[in-house]
Amino acid sequence: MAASMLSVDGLTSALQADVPKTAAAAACLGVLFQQSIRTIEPDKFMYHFMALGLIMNCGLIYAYATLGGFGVLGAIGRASLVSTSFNAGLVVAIGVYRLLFHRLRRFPGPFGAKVSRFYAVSRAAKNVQYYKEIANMHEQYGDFVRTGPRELCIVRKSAIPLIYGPNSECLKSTWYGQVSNDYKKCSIHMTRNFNDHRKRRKAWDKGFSIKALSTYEPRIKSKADLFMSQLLKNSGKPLDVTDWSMFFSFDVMGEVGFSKDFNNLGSGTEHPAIKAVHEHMAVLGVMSNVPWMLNLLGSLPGATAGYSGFFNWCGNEIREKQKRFNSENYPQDVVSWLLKAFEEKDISSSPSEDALHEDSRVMVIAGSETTATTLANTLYYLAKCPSVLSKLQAQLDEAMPDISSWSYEKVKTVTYLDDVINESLRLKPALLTGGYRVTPAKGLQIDGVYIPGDVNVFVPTQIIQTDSRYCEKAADFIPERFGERRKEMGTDDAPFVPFSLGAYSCPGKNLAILSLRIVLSHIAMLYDISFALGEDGREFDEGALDTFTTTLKPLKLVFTPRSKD
Ligand code: HEM
Repeated sequence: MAASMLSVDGLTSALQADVPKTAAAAACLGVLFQQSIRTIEPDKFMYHFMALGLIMNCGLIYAYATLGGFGVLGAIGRASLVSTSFNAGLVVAIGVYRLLFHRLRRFPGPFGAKVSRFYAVSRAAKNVQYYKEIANMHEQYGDFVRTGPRELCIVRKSAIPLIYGPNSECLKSTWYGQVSNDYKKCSIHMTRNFNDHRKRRKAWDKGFSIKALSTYEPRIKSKADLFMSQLLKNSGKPLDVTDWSMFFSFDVMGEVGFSKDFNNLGSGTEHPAIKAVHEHMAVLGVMSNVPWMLNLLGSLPGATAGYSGFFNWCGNEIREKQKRFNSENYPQDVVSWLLKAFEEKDISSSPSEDALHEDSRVMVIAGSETTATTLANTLYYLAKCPSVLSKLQAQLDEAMPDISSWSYEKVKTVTYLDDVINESLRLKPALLTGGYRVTPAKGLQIDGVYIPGDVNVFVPTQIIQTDSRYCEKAADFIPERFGERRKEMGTDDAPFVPFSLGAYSCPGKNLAILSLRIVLSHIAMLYDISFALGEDGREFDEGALDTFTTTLKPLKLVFTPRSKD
């Protein structure tokens, strides 16, 4: 019987079956297909599925036209019937499986989220404020929310070390597949290959070593000086600190990353290559909820045209550097450290030229967006809380009576500055939602709740850092909680992970802190800060967009030179 089905006669009669039989058989095949791909990670095989679909459709049209005896239009019609029925069977089977049989079926969450990742896209697309959507879901469904068919959002302090800590067995999740599934084409941030990541981190860590940072310090100081001269020129006038924070941190990143000048501060405008990146952040923020789709879109010709200026800029800089590379010289910027590993074929090298270019782009985006956001947020709080600014100014004045006595060594002694930065990072972390991980095959036990293996998990950074169960006066800006009130406010036991933890934590943390200390100490020593006329900071406070890194709304502040008498 089976043999006759596989014979030409069998195939011919199958092709000539009536419409209901054909549709039913195709739908059954869809169900079978769902069963057969159930245990793999389908995100990795989207190209294969699409190619297979195309080949099958062409094959069907050909078979219907030749063996089935249909005309061209009839053959196309029959092939469409088969593929529609197949897809219907597949979709229904996926839905039923995800709702009733999936290993996460017992976890609460919105119906749509259980069935499809596109639910997260639709919620993220509402206002590009997915962090608020997550907060709403957490309020409605509790601490363990099924935010995707295979994803859990967990708002428990004890989940942090298990998911992100140095001993965690969790790896980077499907979220990181949005550029490529081939680690040889990915940046360090997007590689999901544990060993590749571990090796590459060594080259990055050299670029952020204490010795390397000491070579960056005077160059960051000179950017801060340029910033101060612009503040002086514009003193008393409203300035958009969202823009100016970005100008500062992009210039720092050009300098420290490439030894190049973006000249945002000098010109008071955004470098065109960077502007294009910003214009596309919202799309990325929304679509990253379906990483495989971003991956597919990225490979369409023209789809990344908006980024081409930025890609070309980074690519040209790398090629220039490659031409001038001299292994005798001590690398002067982070990309030179990566290039050194690459040229010397070190084990820590980016695994291909593509990956090296991806790394250089990550350097600029990851390094500057985050620092800019933290700078603007801190300035917002200093304008909103004049008593904090006065206290900071008093402590800086005590350490350095005037700006000519400024030194980074002295700034480091003013720990209240760090408390102010930390409190900003607690209330408004630069990555509002944070990174996504996948559980090991054996699963995880969190506060007695078993999380099955191979499940995407995350602890939303802002929500956990402002959770009143763990944090006293959680919504208030109280820098002293990181200083003299640390014990009283239980800070050591409260979650605080703006740079994440463990193997995938931020390698640029010390550079970020260095830049923030330098620029904020200058601003606080030289200026009083207030909201501009008509500005109350509410839109800035409420309107931040979750674009993995944060996209801030404008904030108009006035910087008035201090009179110390
Ligand atoms: C206030 C500033 C910063 C904050 C809050 C911050 C935060 C973070 C966080 C939370 C991650 C983990 C992301 C994930 O799990 O997917 C991360 C990763 C990373 N950050 Fe930062 N970052 C900051 C500044 C910087 C700077 C200045 C650089 C340097 C250029 C940098 C480079 C990177 C890189 C390359 C990664 C990927 C690391 C890896 O996957 O191993 N960051 N950052």
